[in-house]
Amino acid sequence: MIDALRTIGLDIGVSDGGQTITVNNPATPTTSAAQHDPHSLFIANSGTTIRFLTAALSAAGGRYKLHGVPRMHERPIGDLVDAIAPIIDGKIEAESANGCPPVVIDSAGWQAGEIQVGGSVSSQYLSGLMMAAPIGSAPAHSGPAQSGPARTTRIAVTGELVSRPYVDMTAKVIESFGGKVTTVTSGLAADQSIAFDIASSGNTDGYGYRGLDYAIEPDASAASYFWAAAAISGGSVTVTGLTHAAMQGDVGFVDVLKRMGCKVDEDDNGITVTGRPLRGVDIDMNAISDTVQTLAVVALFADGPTRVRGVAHNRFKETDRIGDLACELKKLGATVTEHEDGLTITPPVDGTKGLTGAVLETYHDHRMAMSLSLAGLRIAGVKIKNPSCTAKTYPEYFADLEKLIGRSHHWSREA
Ligand SMILES: O=C(O)C1=C[C@@H](OP(=O)(O)O)[C@@H](O)[C@H](O)C1
Ligand SMILES: C=C(OP(=O)(O)O)C(=O)O
Repeated sequence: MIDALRTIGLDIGVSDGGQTITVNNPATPTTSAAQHDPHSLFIANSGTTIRFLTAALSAAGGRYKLHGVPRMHERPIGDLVDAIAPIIDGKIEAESANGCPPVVIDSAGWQAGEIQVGGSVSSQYLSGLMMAAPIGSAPAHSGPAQSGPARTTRIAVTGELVSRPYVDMTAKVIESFGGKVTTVTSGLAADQSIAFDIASSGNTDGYGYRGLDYAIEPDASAASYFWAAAAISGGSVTVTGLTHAAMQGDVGFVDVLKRMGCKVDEDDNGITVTGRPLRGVDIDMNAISDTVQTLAVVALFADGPTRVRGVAHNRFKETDRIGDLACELKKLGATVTEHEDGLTITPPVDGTKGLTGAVLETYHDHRMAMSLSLAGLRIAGVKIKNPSCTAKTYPEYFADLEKLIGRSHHWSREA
């Protein structure tokens, strides 16, 4: 994301060892519909980046080609492109089969009008459009520091909306930066499940938002691995800085661990999970789908099967997080049944004794590496291939895990 934004001319400072990011709004527009060659933006395999930028850049105007690694070109973005096409002043296209990136944009901004977007594949399409709306509807969307009334943009979701907590988080962040979000649940067309009216406050520094100092919450999806470590090992782990008051839905992972038998204690500083004998659960994880892999590994150590539902969209992530996950869990000795919307993990009849070490593939997926490594807390001989793929969200993951188990950090070259 940072590289892409720098490519289009934004001044971005990174300090405090990556903990502070400063974004300076350019004094003059860096892009325009008149520019000759499109900006070529390499997005690797970050769905969040390509989806948020597709929306924002089409709203800001200019010419762009957003592309990535081969897997990125298999991750659907057609619902987002179809949502933008009717309102773009210009052209937007997804170039790969089945509406996948590269995405080519030639835009002079958005025209007024209601936007309709499908919500069943990813919430990132809706979040991207919501964040882009104040840009697309700013009095002069191609230039900063304009004043005057901004229009309100309605974005309606057709069909199911997955990963809902991320959308609520998007709405809160937009409001923090000066936008206004109104949730609409009545008076919608029959095929619409929800809508959001988005306006900029009018009192902004440019592009529909105002700048401010903003503290980002600790990463609840990353915290899930350490709470799971407690569940698997029978130990006790406190993650500080996260409570149920956080915006992130993934804090709800501790509630799943509680249902499985863990003790969960919360105070103002954080949440402590203490492992106890675990029982399998039947659980809908639509709202917290990034923690499915974590839960699947915990499920190996439970008494009875665990059925995960509501996450058909996990097949479109960094890798197929249902099929590829099932494949790796089977190598450890579990019986795994794939369903269209999730999976059932049945541990061996003789429990942990029936589990076995294995060399596990990670499919360039940080969450596959982080979650599968937890199996090694109870099973000897678990090896994780390409562990450095955790760099996507958590470069120090293995060092922190080793700190937790009291072992000094080293990379093994054998796997
Ligand atoms: O808005 C976001 O930052 C995200 C939304 C979710 O994606 P989906 O809506 O595609 O499930 C989540 O899984 C992803 O890791 C991050
Ligand atoms: C945000 C994630 O991935 P992506 O942006 O590629 O969907 C993730 O897995 O946490």
